[in-house]
Amino acid sequence: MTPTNDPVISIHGLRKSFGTMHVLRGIDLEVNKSENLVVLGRSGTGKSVLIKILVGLLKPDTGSVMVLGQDVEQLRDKEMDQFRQKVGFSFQSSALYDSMSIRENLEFPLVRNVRNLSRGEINEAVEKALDAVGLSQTINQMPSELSGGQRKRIGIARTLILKPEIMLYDEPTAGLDPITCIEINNLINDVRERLGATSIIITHDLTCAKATGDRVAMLLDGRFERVGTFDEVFADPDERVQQFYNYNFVN
Ligand SMILES: Nc1ncnc2c1ncn2[C@@H]1O[C@H](COP(=O)(O)OP(=O)(O)OP(=O)(O)O)[C@@H](O)[C@H]1O
Repeated sequence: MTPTNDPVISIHGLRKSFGTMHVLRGIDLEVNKSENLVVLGRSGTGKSVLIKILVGLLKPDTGSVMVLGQDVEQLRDKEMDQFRQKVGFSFQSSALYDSMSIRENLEFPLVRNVRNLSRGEINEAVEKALDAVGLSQTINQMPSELSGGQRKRIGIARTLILKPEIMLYDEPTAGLDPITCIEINNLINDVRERLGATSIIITHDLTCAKATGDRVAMLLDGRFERVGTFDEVFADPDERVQQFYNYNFVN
């Protein structure tokens, strides 16, 4: 699926400080429908802060953040609940409930967010989401019985089950072996094909960035100073960009 020229996320002049620490210093960014945008940046540059602002967990100091045509800062309780169903957040830790089976983990967001579903509809949604991540056979297992890569995929399935229009991935390949990383990269691309979803992928992993990103945005000194295709961004001779490349990427 090819991204359209139809921005579903528009950020202008976004600034966020904590006391004297100026984390985001004027972010401008548009992400188009069905686009995979990778956000790169060193630790502590504000990638998670940006994602939290996008989903309304943090408020910007100044600037506008429009997501799916809505001003995130203006959303109130009920609107926020509906908004969060359309914007799926896949946490770095997978955030599965250890005391629940895989089936129960996947049912949880459905039962909480979608009213009046029959048992048959719930079962079908769970089976479809598990099939999408290639883990149908784990349905009756507990999270502790799965590998780190499988837990990540279940975490993604749990986000997918609500059929979000936007997927936010926080370091989806962190701590995984290279083969499992490739599987997760393929899954991120597959989610776009299946749902036509727009994705923001936060990562330090340049193999993941190259495999999934239509565009890459690099956070430097609180701004997206470099935005473009992977090759465009890393063709830049800027020392900070090259340093990021050299320490990360073996190709
Ligand atoms: N609620 C908060 N209160 C105070 N400071 C915060 C808060 N949230 C984030 N920060 C600070 O903002 C900066 C950016 O944090 P953030 O978590 O966004 O970094 P990051 O780019 O996601 O890093 P990493 O790659 O290590 O996850 C850090 O210095 C962090 O300590």
